[in-house]
Amino acid sequence: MNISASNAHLNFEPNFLSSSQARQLFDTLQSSLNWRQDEIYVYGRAVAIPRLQAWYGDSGQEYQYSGLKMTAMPWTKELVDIKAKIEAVTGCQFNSCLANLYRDGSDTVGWHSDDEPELGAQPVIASLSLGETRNFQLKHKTLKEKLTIPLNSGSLLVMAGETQHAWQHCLPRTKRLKSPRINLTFRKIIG
Ligand SMILES: O=C(O)CCC(=O)C(=O)O
Ligand SMILES: [Fe+2]
Repeated sequence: MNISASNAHLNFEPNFLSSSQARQLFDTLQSSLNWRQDEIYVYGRAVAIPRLQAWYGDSGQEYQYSGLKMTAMPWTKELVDIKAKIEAVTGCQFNSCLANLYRDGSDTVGWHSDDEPELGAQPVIASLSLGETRNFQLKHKTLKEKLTIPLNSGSLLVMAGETQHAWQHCLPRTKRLKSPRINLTFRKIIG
């Protein structure tokens, strides 16, 4: 299903995985990925980011994030399998995956665009959600458009075209939620 918005290409498949497939993949990834608590430097002080992360990809892939350099860990079998499935429906090839673990509703990601130069001008980002449903918010950088997409377990959101150029997105804090959510964002690093 396409979601219409100015200067964006958004496609959302709420039932990309069945709920039992999604639950099984959640359990496997939660226990098997190499989750780490990263820190960023804010005014020279180390601050723990409000989620756990793990970075996987083809060998040698490096990724910069708020001054943090991450080297990709080698693909696991589960990640290779789900990547192939996502590549089949999107017709795109991905060489890396940033995994996020939101331990409960207090974990978040703030407003940003995935517009690092190494992703190219019009990156395709495929985002798979597992576990607790969290609201994904998008806001246009210059128009007054806003969108909220509830990302349920097993859903796939693909952002392409101008989306990262024209929009920012975030995952707001929802304190009352006590269950974890895993998000996999498949990306293609160029060059
Ligand atoms: O968890 C999400 O749905 C979004 C994650 C995200 O925006 C990112 O990792 O760049
Ligand atoms: Fe993002």
